[in-house]
Amino acid sequence: MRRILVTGQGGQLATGLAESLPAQGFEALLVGQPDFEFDKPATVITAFAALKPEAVVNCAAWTAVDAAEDDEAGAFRANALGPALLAKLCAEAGIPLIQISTDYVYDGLKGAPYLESDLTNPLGAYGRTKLAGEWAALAGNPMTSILRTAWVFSPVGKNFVRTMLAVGATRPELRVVADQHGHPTAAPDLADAIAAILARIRETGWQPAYRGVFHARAEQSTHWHGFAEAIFAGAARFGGPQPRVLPIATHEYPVKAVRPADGRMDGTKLTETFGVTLPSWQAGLERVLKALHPGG
Ligand SMILES: NC(=O)C1=CN([C@@H]2O[C@H](COP(=O)(O)OP(=O)(O)OC[C@H]3O[C@@H](n4cnc5c(N)ncnc54)[C@H](OP(=O)(O)O)[C@@H]3O)[C@@H](O)[C@H]2O)C=CC1
Ligand SMILES: Cc1cn([C@H]2C[C@H](O)[C@@H](COP(=O)(O)OP(=O)(O)O[C@H]3O[C@@H](C)C(=O)[C@@H](O)[C@H]3O)O2)c(=O)[nH]c1=O
Repeated sequence: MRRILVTGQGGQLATGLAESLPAQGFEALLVGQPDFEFDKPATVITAFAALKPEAVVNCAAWTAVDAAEDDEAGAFRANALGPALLAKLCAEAGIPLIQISTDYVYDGLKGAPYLESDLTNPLGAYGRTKLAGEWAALAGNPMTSILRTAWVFSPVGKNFVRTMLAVGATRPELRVVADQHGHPTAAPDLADAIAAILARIRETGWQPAYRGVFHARAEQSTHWHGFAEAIFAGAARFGGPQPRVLPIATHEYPVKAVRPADGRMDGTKLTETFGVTLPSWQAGLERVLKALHPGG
């Protein structure tokens, strides 16, 4: 197993995999829009046939959480019908599919870290369509691993770290919700973990235990306000902006989609099955801030 198809080229996670996969001896075959577009299934079928992958990591997704509320059909095409087609192609080729999913499949009401066996109950269109994508990927291909991750940030793309640094540079004071808990996960760390999972599959061959849902998120958790404070504390060393960050309640920051209040996820199953544990979110933040300030 050498040739890994990575969808969502240019996105946060695919960009990480472009570095992490070669480090484990894999060839990363990156595909992105418009050559590879879930809304145009023929492009997916053509790319798959041309590249002849030996495993697939599906990083392509509709990730605009609020916009999904206005176009759930569009989000469903990307987040559910896309994985369904990929799973069918993988099953026909007899190869593994790693489908990336989200903490937003949970309602956040458990009050303790979720286990993979806990019930899902998405609160919004994004979470609903991602959950449908999990089911489609599992139903369509016996060799499917679902990796639920959370609060992904990286040196590229749209994410909370880059938003905070940009907004913090223009405003003396920010208001950030302090009652939503989760695991900020650095895309480069998640990419390293996925490459290690694929290396394990290469080493052992596909095992029945690899099929199913796994939590793949950074160690430790925080709330968005805690994350924002850590971002500005870390950025201070690079001469970054230093706004005041006020903690607020969710209702004080009105947005279209409802987010889970507590999306913490237990990571034991991933560690026990694949021997993989992600670093803490604090270590991930350090890594991403350094990448944003090379030589700083
Ligand atoms: N970002 C986050 O905080 C989290 C993400 N996840 C999941 O992790 C995975 C990777 O996310 P991340 O790297 O952050 O995502 P990004 O938003 O950074 O990248 C998504 C990629 O998907 C592509 N894409 C969007 N719609 C389609 C489509 N219809 N057909 C083909 N490609 C499409 C985008 O292309 P283009 O740039 O052209 O639009 C982009 O390349 C996704 O499955 C996401 O749901 C899970 C938890 C948290
Ligand atoms: C920019 C900003 C956001 N917020 C709040 C809004 C929201 O409740 C929370 C997070 O905001 P964002 O919209 O950046 O994050 P959001 O798009 O909800 O992030 C999610 O993306 C999808 C793709 C996932 O899968 C999730 O795991 C999660 O990462 O912070 C503030 O309180 N103050 C601010 O200045």
